[in-house]
This record gives sequence, C-alpha cells and structure tokens, in this order.
Amino acid sequence: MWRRVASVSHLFSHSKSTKFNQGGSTFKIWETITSESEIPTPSKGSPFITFVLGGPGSGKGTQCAKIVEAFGFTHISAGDLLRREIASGSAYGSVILSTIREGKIVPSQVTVQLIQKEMESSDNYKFLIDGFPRSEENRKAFEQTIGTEPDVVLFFDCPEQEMVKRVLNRNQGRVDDNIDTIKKRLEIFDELNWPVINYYSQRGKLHKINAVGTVDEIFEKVRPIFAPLSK
Ligand SMILES: Nc1ncnc2c1ncn2[C@@H]1O[C@H](COP(=O)(O)OP(=O)(O)O)[C@@H](O)[C@H]1O
Ligand SMILES: O=c1ccn([C@@H]2O[C@H](COP(=O)(O)OP(=O)(O)O)[C@@H](O)[C@H]2O)c(=O)[nH]1
Ligand SMILES: [Mg+2]
Repeated sequence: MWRRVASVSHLFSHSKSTKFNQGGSTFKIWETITSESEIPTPSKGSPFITFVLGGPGSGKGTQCAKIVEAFGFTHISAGDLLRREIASGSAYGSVILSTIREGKIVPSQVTVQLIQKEMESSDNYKFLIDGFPRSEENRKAFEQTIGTEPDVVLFFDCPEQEMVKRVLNRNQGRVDDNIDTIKKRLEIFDELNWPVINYYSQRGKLHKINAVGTVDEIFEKVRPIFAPLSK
C-alpha cells in the first residue's frame, strides 16, 4: 500500500508483511508503505544506484525513459546490453541468445561485467539499472563485484495478464516476445524474483509501484520518490 506525500524532501517508510505462496514455498513479502523517510543523498564522489525491477512487460523501460528525462539518470538496461552483445558477434553471443530465447537468466558474471563496463565509461554518477538483478545470485554477484548496494529499488507490480498483453503488443521484433517464452519468463520471474524483492524490502529500500494505468499516471507515482534529487 502506498501513500503519496506532499513534501517531496521527506519520504519515510514502514513495512507490513504479507505472505505469498511461490512454487510451494512461502515467502514473507514486506510491503513498504511510503511515509516520510528520505532517500539517500547522492554525492558526486560515489555512484547513486537505482535498481528497476518488475516482470516482463511491467513497464520498466518505459518508466526509465521518463526518469532519465526528469532526473538526469543514465539508463542501463541489462537486457539491452545482452542484446547488444549478441548483435556485436561476441564470443558469448550464441549462449546469450539461446538463454534469452528460453526465457532463462544469463550467468551473472557476464551481465555484471557488462553493467560494470557501462558504469565505468559513464561521466554520470546516477544510474538506473533496469531489469537486474533477476535473482539472488545476480544480486550477490553485483554487490561483490561492484562493491556496493543500490540506494533505491523500484518494483513495478503488474498483473500477469496485463504483462502478457503488453509484451505481445510490444512489436520490437524480440526473440522472446512470444507466448511460449513469456510463459517461461513469468515462471522464472515468480521463482527467482521474489527473494530479491523481499531482500530489498527488508532493507527498507523497496518502492513498490502499482504498474496499472497510463504511462503518465504511473510516472506520477514514481516522481515523488526522486523529487529530492536535482537533475
Ligand atoms: N502503462 C502502460 N500502459 C500500457 N502499455 C504500456 C505501459 N507502459 C508500457 N507499456 C507498453 O508495454 C510494452 C512493455 O513495456 P516496457 O517498458 O518495454 O516493459 P518492460 O521493460 O518492463 O518489459 C511496451 O510496448 C510499452 O510501450
Ligand atoms: O539481468 C538480466 C537481464 C536480462 N536477462 C535476459 O534478457 C531477457 C530480456 O530482458 P529484458 O530486461 O530486456 O526484458 P523485459 O523484462 O524488459 O521485457 C530476460 O528474459 C533474460 O533472458 C538476463 O538474463 N539477465
Ligand atoms: Mg525492458
């Protein structure tokens, strides 16, 4: 449950737990309720990292473009980096392609290396990392390699039926935007994503956003989270 706050410089949070049954095991999910705590103050000496999570078609990439425009982040889409790697004819290309086609997750080492390279070659210090981490293994590999945790984690919460509809209409010629692969991606998302969401929720970093509505309506729920940052 979320409550918008009038004052943008003070967002504080408290949590309540909800139990979800995922694949036979019960995970305790902490729903962060926006109240009045602050997001960390970014400093130009260290990166300010936002992870953007959500199922396939939940609108991560669409909202990232709006956040970039409003708040001057650099957008790093893990999926785009992997697709670029395939297109470049890299040694990993064929493995990445078959992994994406099967809706599975590329080994963390490959993805983290690509993200790290992108961060290091940027002059910016504010990063949106979109579609990563997709598993606890991804999360741990990032934290070990980069040596830091994200400052903010966004989670776009969208019903499966809506995600499927959006992905099937996406029309970007992606090898994984077909009904068979979507089903597999949703299964993998259910199995591996919740522990990551749960982890960041317990650390008070999770901002869960209802991803149903128009793009602008959803962005109006995102905006207050970053409003304390200047562009
Ligand atoms: N709020 C929305 N309502 C309807 N369609 C949307 C919305 N947000 C994004 N879309 C569309 O849904 C598809 C998936 O969005 P995208 O941002 O690529 O999601 P993700 O990166 O989470 O897979 C795109 O075609 C996009 O234009
Ligand atoms: O950290 C990542 C990000 C993406 N992928 C793969 O790339 C696909 C597409 O990811 P993307 O984030 O582009 O998809 P979206 O969720 O935006 O539809 C995923 O299904 C995975 O197979 C991955 O293995 N690791
Ligand atoms: Mg995307």
